[in-house]
Amino acid sequence: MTKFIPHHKTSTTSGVSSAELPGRPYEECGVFGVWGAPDASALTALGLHALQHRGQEAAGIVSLDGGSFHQHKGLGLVGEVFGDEAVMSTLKGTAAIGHNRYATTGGTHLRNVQPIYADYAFGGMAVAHNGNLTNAATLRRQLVQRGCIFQSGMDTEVFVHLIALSTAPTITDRLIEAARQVKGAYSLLALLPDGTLAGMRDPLGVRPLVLGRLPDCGEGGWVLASETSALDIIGAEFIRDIEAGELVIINKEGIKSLRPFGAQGNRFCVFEYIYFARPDSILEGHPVYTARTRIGRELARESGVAADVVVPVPDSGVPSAIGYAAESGIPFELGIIRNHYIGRTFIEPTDQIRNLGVKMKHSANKAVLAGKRVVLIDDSIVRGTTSRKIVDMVRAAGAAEVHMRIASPPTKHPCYYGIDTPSENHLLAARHTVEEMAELIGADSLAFISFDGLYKALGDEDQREAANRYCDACFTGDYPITLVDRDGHLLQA
Ligand SMILES: O=P(O)(O)OC[C@H]1O[C@H](OP(=O)(O)OP(=O)(O)O)[C@H](O)[C@@H]1O
Ligand SMILES: NC(=O)CC[C@H](N)C(=O)O
Ligand code: SF4
Ligand SMILES: [Mg+2]
Repeated sequence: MTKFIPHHKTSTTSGVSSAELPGRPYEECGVFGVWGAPDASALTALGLHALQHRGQEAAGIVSLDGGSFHQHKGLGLVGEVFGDEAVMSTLKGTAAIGHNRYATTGGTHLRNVQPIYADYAFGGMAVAHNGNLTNAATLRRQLVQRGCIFQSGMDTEVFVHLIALSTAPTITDRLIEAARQVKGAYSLLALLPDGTLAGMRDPLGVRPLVLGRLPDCGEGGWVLASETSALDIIGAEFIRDIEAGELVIINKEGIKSLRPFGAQGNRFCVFEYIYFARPDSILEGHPVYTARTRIGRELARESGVAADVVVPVPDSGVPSAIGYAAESGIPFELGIIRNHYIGRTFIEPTDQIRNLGVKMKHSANKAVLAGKRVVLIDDSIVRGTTSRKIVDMVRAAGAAEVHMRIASPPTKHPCYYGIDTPSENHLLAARHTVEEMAELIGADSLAFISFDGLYKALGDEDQREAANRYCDACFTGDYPITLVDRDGHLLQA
């Protein structure tokens, strides 16, 4: 029987969770796992640090040392939760999984920090999930009726109960049985009592998951991570992407790949390329940086404007601004300076703090902007908070004209697959035309990349074919996975 040794951080939050507020923020989660390496939990903390951009609310690690699981989780950044050597020394073992959380289902409380650890018939088990299940509420109601007692508000916990209730003979079969019942997006890691590290991607591969290997670890050294940037930080070699619908099982017998769902196509999240992923990551064969600079080039070809300087809105507008400047021949300048001691704007839960956040984060570089015709490049407009403030700031710094160019199509629909975008009535593009948006943000002109331009930049000449290979529902409203909880009443009608 496995043992469980918790090392809980005692901090908790009171107050409302960001996920429970009306205009919710816009982030996701990172997962990292390592098998067969000394200092597995230290490697995991480093991997989570490289994935910090994917979620900044909470972090957790569960390690496995022979038959004992060890756990430490807390609210806050990786450095805050795992900065203490005494804590790290408790996380013993040669296998570990970790998670950076930005809530999509279940608020920001200590009880909602991942990985989730639970005991079931075969022993202990830990699960870490990036994504969001679209039938979690429906399944949860059924499970509660069957007597399940939920410990958290997270969709992810449904997985744990489905595994525990399964009567399948092996843990692998139980995982598959659970996966067949859930709908939605998941890149999931599980640490199992027989010493197995499992990694699974949903049948359409909406969220990323990559496989890597550390040198000098004999038969071990296997790494699973949301992005390749987490392999780079620990010196692991990138082996390949885990495929859509693939389940990998890593244990003493080596690595085994299963495809329990058959081939169902691939609908990778196109927003990973536009905004979420780190620019130094390579996902699904495309370097994120190259994708972004190419989008910038397409944007310049599609909606060029006479101007003196191209200015990125830091951080994620930078690579597309480099592409725009190169294609248009207009000089690239850092007209907005980013303060490095503040995180992503959306992390703050109230509109008031969000507004303050943008001011704290960006300031205008007058020397570059005064008297100039400026093209501002950002990756996306969600609520419009950032663009409104930035346009104002650039004008106040003396710019003669301010033109805004956006490296994504207008964001008109919420995401239900693991990105915490606001509901439609908070999305600027859902309620206004491009002309109205230009007026609202105070720009002289505003243009977004077209779908053709976006997919051309990703290497696909045929837009319709490309649209079948990516999820782009937040731009098109074409949701590739059924929204059971949202549309349940319609299905029953
Ligand atoms: O229209 P809004 O509601 O303001 O949201 C859009 C902005 O939010 C994101 O930036 P963020 O500051 O979160 O992170 P970044 O530093 O990675 O660009 C995105 O890059 C846009 O700049
Ligand atoms: N953003 C995510 O991937 C979140 C994972 C999971 N749905 C949670 O709420 O914790
Ligand atoms: S809806 Fe948008 S953010 Fe969500 S998975 Fe699809 S493309 Fe990505
Ligand atoms: Mg930004």
